[in-house]
Amino acid sequence: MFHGLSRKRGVRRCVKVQAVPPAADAAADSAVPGGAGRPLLTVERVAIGYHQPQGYVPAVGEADFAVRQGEKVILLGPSGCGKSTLLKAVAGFLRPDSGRIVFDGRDDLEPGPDRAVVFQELDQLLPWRTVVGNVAYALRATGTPRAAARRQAEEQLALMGLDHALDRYPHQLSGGMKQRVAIARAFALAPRMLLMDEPFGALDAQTRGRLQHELAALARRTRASLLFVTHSIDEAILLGDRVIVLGGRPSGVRDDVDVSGLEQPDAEGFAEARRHLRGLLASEEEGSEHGVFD
Ligand SMILES: Nc1ncnc2c1ncn2[C@@H]1O[C@H](COP(=O)(O)OP(=O)(O)OP(=O)(O)O)[C@@H](O)[C@H]1O
Repeated sequence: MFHGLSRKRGVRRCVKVQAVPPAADAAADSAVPGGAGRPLLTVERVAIGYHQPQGYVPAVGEADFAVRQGEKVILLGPSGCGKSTLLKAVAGFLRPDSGRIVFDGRDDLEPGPDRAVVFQELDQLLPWRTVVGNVAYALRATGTPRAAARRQAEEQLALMGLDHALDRYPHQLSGGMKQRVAIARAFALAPRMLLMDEPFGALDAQTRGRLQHELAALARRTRASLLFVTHSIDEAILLGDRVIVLGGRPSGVRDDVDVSGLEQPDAEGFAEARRHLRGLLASEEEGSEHGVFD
């Protein structure tokens, strides 16, 4: 646990989230980040593994956490601790072996536009569609009429600074531009929650920094709820309201750290949060057969 000083003195306070009560009520989740209100997402005693030819391989042992409407929550932890597995389960691509995931009052999750996903891979766009075509296509698939889809796609792409590249194809874009399109496509769907799995992991440091900034601004403007996987402690602190640290094999929640308001590296409390998270990850490395960054 991270026991900082009080918020008034500008230093973070750790909040350990307990197992959450079942079934969020969609009508009640009007909370602001860190404020009161029912969760939009609850992950309740979730265990997930993979069936391999050599047997069952557990990935997530027992994970418990909740995310409120408008909150930005980061999953941080050693390589292989199950961050992507959890994200995929929230997206509806995997089902928990035990426990349950409740999103917007439902626990029978299928993939859907209410949980738009952005992955690390730079090839997640349709190569035969233009930039604007990629975003418009996603909107059309959710029932938006053609003209409105085109208009909304253009607006969203303009917000990501891509109005000059609407008619380019993915192979004509840099890695950073491709991720901008993927983010624009996700935001265009106006999802209740944005799920991001190391979206900037394949980018150079400068582009990564710029995109972190743009994402933070967009998330603030839209009050989007975010569940974001990263290996980077600084990225976690810059983008998150809370950082959930996963560890162990199979993994569980080791800590749940309040990092709200630390949007600049020179913010008071940033260095302390970084030290705390580094310490947690280092102790996970000691306890791990595979090492933290295997
Ligand atoms: N499709 C799969 N089939 C079998 N095992 C898998 C599969 N996907 C993941 N695993 C295993 O499940 C565990 C958790 O993997 P996962 O990718 O969720 O971890 P992670 O924390 O996201 O890792 P990283 O930070 O390296 O991306 C690992 O041991 C991994 O090898």
